Amino acid sequence: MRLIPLPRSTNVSHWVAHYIIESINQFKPTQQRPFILGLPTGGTPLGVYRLLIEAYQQQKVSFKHVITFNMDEYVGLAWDHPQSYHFYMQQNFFRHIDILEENTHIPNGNTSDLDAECKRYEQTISQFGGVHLFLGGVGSDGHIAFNEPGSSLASRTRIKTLTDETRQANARFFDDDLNAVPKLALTVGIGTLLDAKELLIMATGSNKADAVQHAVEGAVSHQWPVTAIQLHPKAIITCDHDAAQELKVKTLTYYQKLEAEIICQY
Ligand SMILES: N[C@@H]1[C@@H](O)[C@H](O)[C@@H](COP(=O)(O)O)O[C@@H]1O
Repeated sequence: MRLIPLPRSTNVSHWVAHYIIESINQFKPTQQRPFILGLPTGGTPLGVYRLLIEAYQQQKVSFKHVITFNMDEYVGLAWDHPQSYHFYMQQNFFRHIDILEENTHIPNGNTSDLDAECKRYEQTISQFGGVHLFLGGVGSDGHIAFNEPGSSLASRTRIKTLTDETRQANARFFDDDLNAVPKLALTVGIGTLLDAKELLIMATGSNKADAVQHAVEGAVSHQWPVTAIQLHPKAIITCDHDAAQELKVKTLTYYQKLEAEIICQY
């Protein structure tokens, strides 16, 4: 696993955006051979989406032959609800770029058969041959997508009950009204994420410091789902100074030396 510790969250956004653009451009996607990109929501990736939109406007990247799969969606929020992840993705990314609507995938949390929807989602990912690069954030309790502590490390797309901690953390998007935050979500599993050819996790802010410490220095445990990325053959965590503050100085120095070339550019 690579750890790329950068000074500020803006540096993290710039490096991640650059990495995505390079990955797409080097792949040279076509209609027959599209690039498959996994995407998160939340506050952390917003800067990345802004930079990707800018890069598209400057003709540095095109999403015409990119197919996206979002990590998760709340159950029971209408697609036009401002806090649904469908709405988030339209507002913050899709409507500003040249991606084709039929190439964007987000679990449907409004269907009557949620189990069938989860199976269909996994099948669709498989039909495209899997995800090339899955981008993710992390919760303060170490959850990835909506895989809360205790999630099976072999899990696939399914319904999850959200923990109080996650609902409280996300209440900021619902005018701080905890009752308005859905109790259930559909989420890709940890097994789904581990199947991606590359996994790139972003962590910024001091509330992510424990999660980063466990991910980098801790043992693999379902109590800290993000630690599962240690099992992935090509995973990267990039974090800012605040999110790195629980790491040992020795650990941080080790990765700073390994990634010195990138760190001095960002
Ligand atoms: N389901 C999302 C996760 O995918 C995201 O990583 C996490 C952290 O969000 P933020 O980036 O806002 O801290 O929040 C939510 O629970």
